[in-house]
Amino acid sequence: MTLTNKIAPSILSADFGKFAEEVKKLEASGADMVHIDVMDGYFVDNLTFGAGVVKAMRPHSKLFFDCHMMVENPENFVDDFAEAGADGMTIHVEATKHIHGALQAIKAAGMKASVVINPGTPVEAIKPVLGMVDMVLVMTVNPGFGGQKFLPECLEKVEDLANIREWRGLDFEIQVDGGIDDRTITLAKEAGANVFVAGSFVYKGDVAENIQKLKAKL
Ligand SMILES: O=C(CO)[C@@H](O)[C@H](O)COP(=O)(O)O
Repeated sequence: MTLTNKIAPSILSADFGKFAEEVKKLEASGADMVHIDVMDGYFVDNLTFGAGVVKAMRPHSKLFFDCHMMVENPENFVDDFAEAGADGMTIHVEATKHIHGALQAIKAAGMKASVVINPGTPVEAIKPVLGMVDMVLVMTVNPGFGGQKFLPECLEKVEDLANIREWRGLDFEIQVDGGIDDRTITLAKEAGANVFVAGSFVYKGDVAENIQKLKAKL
């Protein structure tokens, strides 16, 4: 099985006053998807935006809108995000009592359904749903804020997931998020990840140049 490597810039580090321009710029700069960090101030200690902002960005880009839901009870937002034009929803196993049902609801709404684990959560917590997800996101920082230091200890989970995928003949993608730059991307790739979220590295300086610097490592 060959999975395509993808760079997913996180708009958490973009200018919140110019999202329309920012998503256009990402498309022109060679990004493979837009990573959209949705935070509710409860699941994480930060508050960003909801489906209304996704809807406002939608006409400005054809890129895959990859919504990382850092919210309690993400199942409550499935219809709103589908209607807003989200392409995928990634939900935290730590944020819902009903991970299987919530993933089913995302698929039923026509979106890609993915699951994410925090640095303190073991792979065991998501084993029962690995057969139904499009992607697994392994957080390489604790969620809530951009600009944090990469946690290399999370890479063992990336390796374990890649091995489980092979043994079980599954085809989910493996995404990493947090502290990804032109050095750590290589570590994550070697561990088995193929989708790389990067916020502060992409937005520090020239966006197109920084995306190309990451792509050059893949
Ligand atoms: O989900 C999150 C933070 O919770 C991330 O998507 C960050 O936005 C990534 O930012 P950097 O670590 O690349 O600055």
